[in-house]
Amino acid sequence: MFAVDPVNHLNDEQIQHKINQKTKPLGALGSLESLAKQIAQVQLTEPFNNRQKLAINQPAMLVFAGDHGIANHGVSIAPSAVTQQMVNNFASGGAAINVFCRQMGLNLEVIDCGMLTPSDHPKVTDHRLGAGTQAIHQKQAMDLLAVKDGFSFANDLVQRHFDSGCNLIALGEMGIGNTSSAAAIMAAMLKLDVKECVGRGTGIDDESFALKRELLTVAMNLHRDKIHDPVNVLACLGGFEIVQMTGAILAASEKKMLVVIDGFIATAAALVAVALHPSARDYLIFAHQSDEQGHPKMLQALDAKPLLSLGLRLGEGTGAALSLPMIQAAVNFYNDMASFDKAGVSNVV
Ligand SMILES: Cc1cc2ncn([C@H]3O[C@H](COP(=O)(O)O)[C@@H](O)[C@H]3O)c2cc1C
Ligand SMILES: O=C(O)c1cccnc1
Repeated sequence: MFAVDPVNHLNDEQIQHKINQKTKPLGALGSLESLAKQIAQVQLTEPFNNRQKLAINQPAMLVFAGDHGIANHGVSIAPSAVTQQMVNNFASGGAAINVFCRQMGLNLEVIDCGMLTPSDHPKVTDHRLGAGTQAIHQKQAMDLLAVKDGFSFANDLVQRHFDSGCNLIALGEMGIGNTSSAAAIMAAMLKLDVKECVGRGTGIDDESFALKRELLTVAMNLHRDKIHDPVNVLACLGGFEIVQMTGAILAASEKKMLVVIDGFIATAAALVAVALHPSARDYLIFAHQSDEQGHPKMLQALDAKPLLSLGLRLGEGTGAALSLPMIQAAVNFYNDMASFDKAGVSNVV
């Protein structure tokens, strides 16, 4: 359903040259240099023009919410009701993600992808695929039609932001139990033992952690014969919010928008999206390394070096929001920093 083209590499040499000619020792802006190069590859679609500026326009934080059947079985510190309660908190502006979005100038949209009880808040977008998924250690989370519908919802959402001039989306999520789903997706996509993928999520104790490992082992065995392609991985193990995050990544990549990936759950969606369309990787910016146990391995599999490492383990898109000033800094130094030539500084390159 998506047609994702890789970025154009025709300008690579000129982009690198422009970065190298800035008044600094070669490579001295570290990860910001590779980020600027990536953004230039995405945005400079015409033959190279030294005066063409990079830009972040109308950046949007899309927070996808959904409930998980497995959350009823003792794998989180919180009950599923907290998903909707937090969504109401997002809608009235009181959560961490609201605070950071206000600070960073990000437009926040919250999407109900299928909470147990629908959000009745007028500000929440209704993209419901059901009333929570089935518990993945007992049944398939959803049918294949739900995955298809989820991709289509995500496509409409991204199209709307694109049409209003947005060229960067950041992905966040809310869904009690979704670190279980994300760990199972990671295990299926990377063909790892799920025990290497599972972490403590919201901060469960040893007993709940042992149970989480056990239930996820049951889930992997239950779906073993079906989870050989990314769409079936989503249907068997996914959450409704993870499906729509995957769709949003693909829809945005198709439109050559940048996509900022938050923590463990958003990265699980990225694993699936990149498996479906490898070129989508070109558009992804990995915001931070989460404290969730499996995250470094997931990032490694995507050859991703996250911008920040703050020990966050919250989700909601908080890490992605916090990375926005770094992304803007990469754009600004590319656009505005003087070259050796222009500044009259002896070229050290
Ligand atoms: C009050 C509260 C606010 C949150 N905001 C994000 N999450 C995070 O925790 C959940 C995943 O962890 P687990 O799999 O352990 O349930 C997701 O909803 C995630 O976004 C929260 C969790 C809680 C309790
Ligand atoms: O890394 C994340 O996104 C994360 C970790 C723990 C709980 N919720 C989200």
